[in-house]
This record gives sequence, structure tokens and C-alpha cells, in this order.
Amino acid sequence: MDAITTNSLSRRFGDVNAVESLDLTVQTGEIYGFLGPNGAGKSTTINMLLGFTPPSTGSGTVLGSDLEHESVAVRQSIGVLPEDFGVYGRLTARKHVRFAIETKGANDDPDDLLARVELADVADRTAGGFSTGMKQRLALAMALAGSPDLLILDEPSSGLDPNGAREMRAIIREENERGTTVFFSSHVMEQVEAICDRVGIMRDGRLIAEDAIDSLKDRFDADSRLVVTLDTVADDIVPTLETMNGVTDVNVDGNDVSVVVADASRKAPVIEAVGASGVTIEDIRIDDSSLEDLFATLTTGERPTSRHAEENAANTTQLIREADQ
Ligand SMILES: Nc1ncnc2c1ncn2[C@@H]1O[C@H](COP(=O)(O)OP(=O)(O)OP(=O)(O)O)[C@@H](O)[C@H]1O
Repeated sequence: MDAITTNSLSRRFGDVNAVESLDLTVQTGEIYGFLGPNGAGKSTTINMLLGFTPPSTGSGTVLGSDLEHESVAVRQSIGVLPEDFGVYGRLTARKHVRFAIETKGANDDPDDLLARVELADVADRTAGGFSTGMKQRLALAMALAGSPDLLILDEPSSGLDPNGAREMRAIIREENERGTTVFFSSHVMEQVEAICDRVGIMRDGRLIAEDAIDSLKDRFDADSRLVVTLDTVADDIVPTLETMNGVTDVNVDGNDVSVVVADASRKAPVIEAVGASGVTIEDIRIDDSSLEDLFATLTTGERPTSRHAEENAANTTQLIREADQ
């Protein structure tokens, strides 16, 4: 049995097709990253999986239960970290987790779950005063109650500092090793690339690509970037490289010449051409296309150049900064 299946699942809000004809299969035991830019339809999909938002058309199952007509059974059997988790301000962290355990009919020790998310020290504090990251950790502890077979996490690293994000990844891996299927949405590519078996990429309500990350990179013929550090950068190096077959972009930053090649086999001729210009090569670094570049390619329709990749990296940094605040 697959953990999640959807069949032409669609949801309209007025004129907006938030999700359109979504056919999704999440296999039991995998970590599936559900990607897409803001407004792509990720949360609407998750809300339909959880029975919070009824589909306009289409159907689906979660752990074998119908998402529309058996949503209580669905929510009972899975662990959920919702997008906007609201705490009960006057209840302690322990009471939150105890409530989740009771709801699931489980017998976990609340303090064990709080320890897993590094909140053991604040178990007796009321959650109203928790920071965004602490609330996110508390939500994760609640999602883990009852050792669910499926975790559905909406932007799990949102609000977490880099340490928190790393711990979140470690918990996801541990749960997965225990046999839990994990479905999580994100627009922070680094999170996804680090832990997912497969990813699905949404754009404007549609699933535009779905595969293992390496297969996606191969399929979309992802770029490779080569950074060559020289003792001096000759004036004619950029025009020489730009006219070479397979070179899509050249940039100079100090003594670094960054060259993007559309096909990995074009790297060697680039290095030869640089060497033949009479300068000394001090270092060579190869940066194969990251998921960030691939994401930009698929979700903006543009083929990313180095500049785009830098902007994407800056966006990621900005997201992480925002998450830290
Ligand atoms: N309750 C609603 N009423 C009206 N429009 C909605 C509603 N919920 C979602 N939408 C619209 O549906 C589209 C998809 O939104 P959704 O929240 O699913 O995207 P998302 O991929 O989760 O985005 P984000 O990464 O920003 O959370 C957007 O255009 C959004 O404005």
C-alpha cells in the first residue's frame, strides 16, 4: 500500500486554481520533499490530505483511508506539523504533548518527546511565551506522539535556527529509519536536498516534475559550474571562453574565473583553454548544479546563469536569516 495517493485532486478558490489535477504517489518508507515557490499549492494540498480543505474535484487516500470521507481516521493515524501551529498560551509544553499523546491513544512519555526536540528544560513553561522556533519544536514533539507511520510536515524548518534545522533533519531521518514515511513541504532547497529520497515540484497548482534528485538533475541536463583561480586574469580570457562550444556563462571575480558549462564533458576543454592562455592555474573547483538551480529552472522557466545561482543562494541565505529571527 502506498502511503499517499491522489487522483486528479483539484481545489479552486474563486478564480484561483490552487491545485490542479494532482496525481501524487508517496511510497511507504520514503522521505518525499514537496517543493514549490510561494503560492504553488503546497499547503492547499496538505490541507486536502488532512481533510481540512475539501477538494473541488478528484480524490485521494492517506494510509489507505479516503482523505475526504475518512479524515478523522487519517488524522488519528498520522503525525502532523501544520503550517501555522497555534499554541494554547496558558498550557505548559508538557501539557501540549500529553494532549497529543492522549488524542492518539498512545502511551509515550511526554518528557521523552520533549527531550527529542530539545525542550526538556522548558517542559513546565507555558507555551504562550515560546519563541517561533520553540513553538515549531513543540509542534514536532506533538507530531511524533504515538510513533506514527506517516509524518506530514508543512515547512518543518520554518522558524528554526540552523541548529534547529539540523536537529529537525536528524529527527526526520531517525523516524524514517524506524519505518516512518515522511512527506514534507519546503521552499528551502538545502533542507530537501539533504534528506529526501524523491521530490515533487509544484508550480501554479500543478506537479511539474517528480523524481529522485539525481534523476531530476540528469533529466533536466543540469549545469555544472567550474571556478578556476588564476595568478592573473588576462583581459581576453572572458571573450575566449564565452565563444567556446557548450559554455553558457563566464564571470570574473578577483582572480576567480567562474564558467558555467551546459554539459559536464565541456569542463576539460575549458581548463585546457585557460591553461593554454599562459597563466598559472592555482585552484580548480567544480560545483555541479544544486537543487537550488534546478528549482529556479523549473519554477521560473529560465535557465539559471551564475548570476541567477548567486541570487538563488542569496535568497536561500535570506530565508535562513528570516528563519533565524
Ligand atoms: N483559503 C483561501 N482562499 C483563497 N485563496 C487561497 C486560499 N488558500 C490558498 N489560496 C490560494 O491558493 C494558491 C495556493 O496557495 P498555497 O497556500 O497552497 O501555496 P503554498 O505553495 O503553500 O505557498 P507558501 O509556500 O507561500 O505557503 C495561492 O494563490 C493562494 O492565494
